[in-house]
Amino acid sequence: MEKVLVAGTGLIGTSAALALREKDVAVYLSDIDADAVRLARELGAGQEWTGQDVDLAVIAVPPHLVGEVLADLQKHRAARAYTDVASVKVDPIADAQRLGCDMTCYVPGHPLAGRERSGPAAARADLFLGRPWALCPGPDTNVGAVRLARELVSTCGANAVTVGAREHDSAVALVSHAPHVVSSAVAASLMGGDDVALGLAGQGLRDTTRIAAGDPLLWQRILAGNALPVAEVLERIAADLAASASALRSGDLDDVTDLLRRGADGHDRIPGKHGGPVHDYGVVQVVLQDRPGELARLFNAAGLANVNIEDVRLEHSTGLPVGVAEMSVRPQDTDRLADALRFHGWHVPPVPSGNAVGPAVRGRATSPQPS
Ligand SMILES: NC(=O)C1=CN([C@@H]2O[C@H](COP(=O)(O)OP(=O)(O)OC[C@H]3O[C@@H](n4cnc5c(N)ncnc54)[C@H](O)[C@@H]3O)[C@@H](O)[C@H]2O)C=CC1
Ligand SMILES: O=C(O)C(=O)Cc1ccc(O)cc1
Repeated sequence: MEKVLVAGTGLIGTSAALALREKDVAVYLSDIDADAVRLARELGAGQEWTGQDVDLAVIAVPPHLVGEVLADLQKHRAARAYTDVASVKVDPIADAQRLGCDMTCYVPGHPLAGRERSGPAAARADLFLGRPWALCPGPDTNVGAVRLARELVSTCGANAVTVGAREHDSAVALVSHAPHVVSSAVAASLMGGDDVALGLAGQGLRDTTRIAAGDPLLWQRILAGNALPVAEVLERIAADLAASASALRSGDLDDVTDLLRRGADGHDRIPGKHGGPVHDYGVVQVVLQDRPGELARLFNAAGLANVNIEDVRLEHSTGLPVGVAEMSVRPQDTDRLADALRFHGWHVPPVPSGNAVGPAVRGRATSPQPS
């Protein structure tokens, strides 16, 4: 794969282009918005496409436009193979078929990585590192096209997952699209909160609502393209919420307790760092002063103690001069790390023995999210 065209130089297209440029692939850029191409070019994502032939064209436009962009590029015989990155797959494939596209050289795709910001300015070359990237070749797709799509995925540092289009859409309804709506519902409820309430917001609220900041128009297109699978998941979640509200009103908390238990179990099923299985790490908590260099000192102290930090999470309340860093480490390293940090003067709450499974400190390593 020597030459790639990225059609649609927004967040995802420009991120892919930057990753390809890092590996010295020649990248050409096009977008209906000339400013988006200019900015992507200035970021080093490639040069403007003026009709050059390429090996692979990556279509990175909103889902409802994939079919027409594919048809247009194929009309100009722009590439040997084509892929897209849209968050839904069944509808764009149907659009492409309806528009008479050549399906043999089209490999529908979807990187499971993104951000809550749009446009080339938000792009990052490392956006896809270690993330799954779904590929949905059909029965007629030729092997050369699949090989090029897989090369794109690996060059971006992601892991290709081959899956049928319908199965993909049901899966992402569960793990991405319904969660987005739920996040939006929680965030929307904050519109009724006063400044006192919002001033008490903690990290949990930020975690729960981060994705709600995504572009509403793009998400409307994504949800419209996966309406029934998303509706099914939302109905199940709504039933759980309704049962919890009734239980709270009646004072019989069994249903709430059941939901909380199932929630903890469901959370445990989310794969951990690098997409691998969830590990039970020990967690060491440290109270940190909010001042420059504090995290660097902390990591340095862990390094001197020869402890590898598998994951780190910062809890910080608005306006407070201190925060808490939670470091996930191998269970056998927790005591050594805690002792070393205390030696260097940090306040480290006691780490209960066997903390890899203790409820208060049980650690689950999750991939750090792009911020
Ligand atoms: N935002 C996210 O986190 C993720 C988005 N995706 C998918 O990636 C695709 C792109 O999304 P983003 O990069 O976030 O959106 P974006 O809004 O940042 O970029 C989309 C770009 O497509 C351009 N565009 C629109 N119509 C076009 C056309 N006819 N020809 C050429 N360019 C055109 C727009 O001008 C814009 O620059 C969508 O299909 C989305 O479902 C996939 C994974 C994550
Ligand atoms: O921001 C995140 O954590 C995401 O999960 C973003 C995301 C948004 C849309 C997709 O189709 C895939 C990934």
